[in-house]
Amino acid sequence: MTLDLNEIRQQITNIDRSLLKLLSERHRLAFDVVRSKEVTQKSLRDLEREQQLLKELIEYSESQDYQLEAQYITDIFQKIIEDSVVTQQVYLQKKLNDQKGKNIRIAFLGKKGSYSHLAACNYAIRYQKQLIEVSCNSFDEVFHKVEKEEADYAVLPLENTTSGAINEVYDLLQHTELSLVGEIAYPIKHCLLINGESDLEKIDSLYSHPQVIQQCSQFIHKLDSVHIEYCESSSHAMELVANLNKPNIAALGNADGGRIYGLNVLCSNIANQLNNITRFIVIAKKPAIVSPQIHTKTLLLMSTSQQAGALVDALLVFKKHNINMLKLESRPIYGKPWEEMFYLEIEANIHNPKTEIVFNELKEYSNYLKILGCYPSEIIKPVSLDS
Ligand SMILES: O=C(O)C(=O)C[C@]1(C(=O)O)C=C[C@@H](O)C=C1
Repeated sequence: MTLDLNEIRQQITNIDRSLLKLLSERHRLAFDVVRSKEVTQKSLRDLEREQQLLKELIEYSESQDYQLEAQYITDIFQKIIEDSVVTQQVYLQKKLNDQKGKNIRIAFLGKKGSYSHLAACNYAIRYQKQLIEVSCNSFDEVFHKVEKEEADYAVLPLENTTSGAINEVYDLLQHTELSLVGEIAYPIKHCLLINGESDLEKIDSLYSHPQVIQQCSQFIHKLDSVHIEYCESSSHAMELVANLNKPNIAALGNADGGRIYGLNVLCSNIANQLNNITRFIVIAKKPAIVSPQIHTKTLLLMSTSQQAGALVDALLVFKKHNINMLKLESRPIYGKPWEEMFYLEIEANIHNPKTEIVFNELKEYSNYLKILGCYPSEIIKPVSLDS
């Protein structure tokens, strides 16, 4: 006898609601955990506990014959643990830094629906704030809004897993007095968006931001000779396409943004890489204080002398002090042909006295050294079960 699909779906809905209730209870426990850790000053992350928890859950599931794959259990609980860690981090950071009240003004590139806008919304939600949107036409303007105190924060893309570094933002960081205070990893899901009905064969013009065009290059190559129209942002592109209202013109952007402009999705997941993620940075006028209990990153700006091995000597300071370097980028220095400015992202908290010793040593090997900011790592790396 086959069961009625509607009845099965009702059972699924009921189970999903019970799961949600349990997830909410677990989420609330994160606040108890962090309050207890405030007293003991323990690190928020305890990798041994996470490993033990995952191993025990897999063993328990096997002993009960639940028929759930170990990888499935691991994936789900890593996501749950990530929520717990982020909840605890936000709790501590709000206590240390929050002076801005319920509303925060965030400057970002583009209009409503741009990826920067979506990342800004994400940041505001994470910190339980009401977002006041400060929409800008260029990265330069985004920086200026915070410098002129017309915005409390700016959210800017720094790198993407497909197209790499956003050089313009790196260059602007060279000349700013603002500080990096946070980061957000936002999944970028590009779609081909059209007005009303159309099909792919009819599309001969694509509108979007150069970064988006680059990230979808393989999809675009497969189309027959399309004209590319570069726009200030993907949201400008979506708005233009909505106003032009022609069956041969499409925008590349995200589905949520498209909805704002009344556009329909013709093709989804069109980025060269399925795992297309942009790391956004959050900048503010005042540096952030980061709790020593949080996994922290620091971004440094450094130039070295033009002598052989100068950069290697500087980097050896990190090795000597067992500081992990996460990223090394270089950009030209304006007015000094062939000289490079280095951007170093390290796992360190500038409020730790040990870090000060490291920076003092680093100064011996550099011509110029500046701290661009110290911020909680909001990219929570899942614990490995193999170690
Ligand atoms: O048990 C803790 O110390 C927690 O913070 C909770 C929890 C979890 O969600 O299970 C989260 C982070 C830690 O790395 C370990 C476990």
